Amino acid sequence: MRPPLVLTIAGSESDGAAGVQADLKTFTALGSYGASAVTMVTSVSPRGVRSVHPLPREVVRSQIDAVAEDLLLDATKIGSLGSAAVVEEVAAAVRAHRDRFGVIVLDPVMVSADGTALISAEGAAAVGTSLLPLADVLSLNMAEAAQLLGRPLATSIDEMRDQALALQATGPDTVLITGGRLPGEDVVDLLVHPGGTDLLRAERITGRRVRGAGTTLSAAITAQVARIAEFDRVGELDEIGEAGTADDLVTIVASAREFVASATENAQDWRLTRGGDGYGPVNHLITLDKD
Ligand SMILES: Nc1ncnc2c1ncn2[C@@H]1O[C@H](COP(=O)(O)OP(=O)(O)O)[C@@H](O)[C@H]1O
Ligand SMILES: Cc1ncc(COP(=O)(O)O)c(N)n1
Repeated sequence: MRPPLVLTIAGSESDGAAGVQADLKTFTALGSYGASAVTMVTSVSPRGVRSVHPLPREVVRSQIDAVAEDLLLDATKIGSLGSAAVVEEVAAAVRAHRDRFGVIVLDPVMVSADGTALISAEGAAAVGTSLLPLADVLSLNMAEAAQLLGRPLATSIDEMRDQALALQATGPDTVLITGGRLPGEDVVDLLVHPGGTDLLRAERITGRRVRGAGTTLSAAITAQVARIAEFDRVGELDEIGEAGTADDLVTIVASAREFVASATENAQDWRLTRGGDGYGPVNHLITLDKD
C-alpha cells in the first residue's frame, strides 16, 4: 500500500501563497504525499517580493537525487528555478534518471504577481532549451508563454492557440495556457493535447486579486495525475470511469481548475495582514473544510 507520491522542484515563498508551500498544501488537500526539492528562497509578504536567492546548483541536485533515487514517485512538478545554473542542473538530474520522476508537469515561473523577476534572462532561455523537451505537461500563463517564445503577449484565443501549438512542438504533449490576463467576462484557458484543442471557460471572479493561482493549478494537475497513476497501480481505474481513459488530461485539468476556483472564492474575505492586504492567497485547504 502506498499513497500517490509527488515531488515538487520549486522555490520557497515565505508567505505561503505560492511556491513550494502552496504546492505541498495542494498535494495534501488532494490526497497525495508531497516531497520537495527547494531551488531558491524568496522573501515575500502580501505587499510584494523583498528578495530572491537562488540556491547553489549542487544543493538542488542533492535534494532531487535523494528523493528520486529512493522514493517511488508518480509525478513531479517543476516550478520556479531562479537561475540558469539551477535550470541546467534540474534538467541534468531529470535526464540522469528520467524513468524515476513519473509524469513531469512544468510550470515555468518567470515573474511574480507584483512584477518582480523570479528568474534571470539566461535562466528563462535555459528553460526553453533544456527543460521544455523533458516535460510531459506544460502549464503556464500568457506572459510566460510569450516570454518563452519571444513573442508579444497573445491578445486573442487564436493567438493563444498558435502559441500553445508552438510550445507543444518543443516537446510537451500537453500544453495549458491560462488566460487570467485576457480581458473578458469569462476567463478562458486553452488546452492543446494529442487529441486536439479544448477551451476551458469559467466565470471570472472579480473580487480581490489573488497570488498563487497558477502555482496551485499546476500543483493540482500534478496531484491528480498521481492519483490516476495510483488507481492504475491498484487496478481500480474502472471505478473512476472517464478519468482513467485517454481523456485523462482534459478531465484532470477541468477538475484542477474547479479546485482553484473554489479555493479562490473561499479566500475572498480572508484578512491575513496587519495593514491593507495586497494580493491575497487562495485557500489551498478548501477540500478539508468540513462545514
Ligand atoms: N479572475 C479569475 N477568475 C476565475 N479564475 C481565474 C481568474 N484569474 C485566473 N483564473 C484561473 O486561475 C488559473 C491561473 O491563471 P492565471 O491567472 O493566468 O495564472 P498566474 O497565476 O500564473 O498568472 C487559471 O485556471 C485561470 O483560469
Ligand atoms: C517562489 C515562487 N514560485 C512561484 C511563484 C508564482 O506565483 P503565481 O502562481 O502567482 O504565478 C511565486 N510568486 N514565487
